[in-house]
Amino acid sequence: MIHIQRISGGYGKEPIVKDISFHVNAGEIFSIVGPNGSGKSTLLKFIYGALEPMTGEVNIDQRSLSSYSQKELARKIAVLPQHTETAFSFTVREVVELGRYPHQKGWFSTNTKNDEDMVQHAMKDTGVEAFAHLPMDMLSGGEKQRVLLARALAQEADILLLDEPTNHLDISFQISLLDTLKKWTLDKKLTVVAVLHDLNMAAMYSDRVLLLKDGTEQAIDKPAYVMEKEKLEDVYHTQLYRREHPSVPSPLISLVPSENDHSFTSDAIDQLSIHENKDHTLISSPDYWKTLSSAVIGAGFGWHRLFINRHVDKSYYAEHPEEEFSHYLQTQQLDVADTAGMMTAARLEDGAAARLTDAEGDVFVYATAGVANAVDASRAYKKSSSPVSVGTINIWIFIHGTLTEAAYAQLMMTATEAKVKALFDKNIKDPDTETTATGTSTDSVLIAASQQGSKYDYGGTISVLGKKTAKAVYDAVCQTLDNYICRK
Ligand SMILES: Nc1ncnc2c1ncn2[C@@H]1O[C@H](COP(=O)(O)OP(=O)(O)OP(=O)(O)O)[C@@H](O)[C@H]1O
Repeated sequence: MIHIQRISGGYGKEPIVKDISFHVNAGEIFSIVGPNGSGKSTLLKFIYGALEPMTGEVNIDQRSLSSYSQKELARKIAVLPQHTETAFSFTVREVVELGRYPHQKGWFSTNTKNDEDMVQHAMKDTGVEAFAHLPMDMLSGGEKQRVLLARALAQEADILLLDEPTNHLDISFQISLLDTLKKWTLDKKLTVVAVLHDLNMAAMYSDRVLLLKDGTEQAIDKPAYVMEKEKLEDVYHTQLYRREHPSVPSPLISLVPSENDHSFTSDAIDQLSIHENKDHTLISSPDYWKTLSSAVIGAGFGWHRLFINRHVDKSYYAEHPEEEFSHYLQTQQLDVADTAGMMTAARLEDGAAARLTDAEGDVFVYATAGVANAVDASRAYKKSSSPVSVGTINIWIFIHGTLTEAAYAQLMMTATEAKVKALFDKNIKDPDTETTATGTSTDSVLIAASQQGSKYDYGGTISVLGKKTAKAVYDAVCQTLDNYICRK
């Protein structure tokens, strides 16, 4: 266990690292992050004894660092410094074997079977086995970094101190290195302290993170607490965006360019153009909208500038509708990556639009409805799950404004509630249960925001934006239902 108590110090009279305290438990990965020159490497040097602090103390396993002999310390701590001079005439295997010296009795003793095994393991885990026989100067920067890491691993120390270990590594080796470290901390109770520049890697792999600025502690906690947008923006003086990782419980930090070349002005909705033909209605925009949708193409969150409501026959069937739809888009010379696409068997000429605009906001809604397959959600459990044809209510909502993710989620509810009320008022029934329908089983909704202009934190039914959206959805769905009913 590492225990750092009120460490201050640096290279001259002025301390670089100021009054830092923390402990790292066995089996923990502890990361140090912070801007260039914030003192990360300096702090690491105090832990492996390359620098003497002015004040404060470093304890390793309840013993002061200064009480360890050099060889004792080398068996306890392995270090991967930021810049390492290697003897370039050495082969890869020879460099990795150097890691075994702390375990040998004298400089001229030969490697034991255990030494050989550890060297082999370390080379395998870092993927350098294939060039074991090559001299170091024949390797690329990333390959050299992996050899030096293998040397640190071969040292079989309880504590690994790593200064930017993923430097020079391509993404697959970054992941495999950090996966290996994670595994080793769990299996062998290895303690890892790593200086990392990549905040996302630090967030994904660390148990705790220390955030440094000008040698002082800004935060020290679990990544979810340290990686707060405002905190990081203040430390790094740059605009960031934080969201949650899509598949692991970890924050994800994205950079935001300082020059945003979005072309939208207050007339974002006026810039939309609508083209109809017998197969589809296409709403296109010169710029990208941030979307949240249940569309066939572009579901979830995305950025799109082409919005297509495609008419298909009632008997439409495709084993892989997304693939088939993508192919359709290609035949129409539409870029799949730019497109959010829904399908419907409803008649496009029944489609209706509504727009509500004033000083408080600008919302445009377009909807189509076919309700032959209408469903009462409260009774749906009684129905068979056999696939139904694509009679559907599709709702496209465009909002000029900057929405939070919470607002997107709330607007989904608001839009759904408005749709349900339209079905109620138009007396649309579930044909099986003969009770009021709440939708069809294949309805889709898309919310597109320009992410420019006024900021909307909320989208609930009585929020500024929710009121407009609810009314526009209600009006457009009522109108398209009227068109559908009149034609029948
Ligand atoms: N050997 C040295 N002698 C004098 N000053 C030094 C020395 N090494 C580093 N410094 C200074 O100490 C400060 C902190 O450096 P350190 O290397 O600890 O920062 P860091 O956070 O690791 O930065 P980076 O992200 O750029 O690697 C810097 O201002 C640097 O110029």
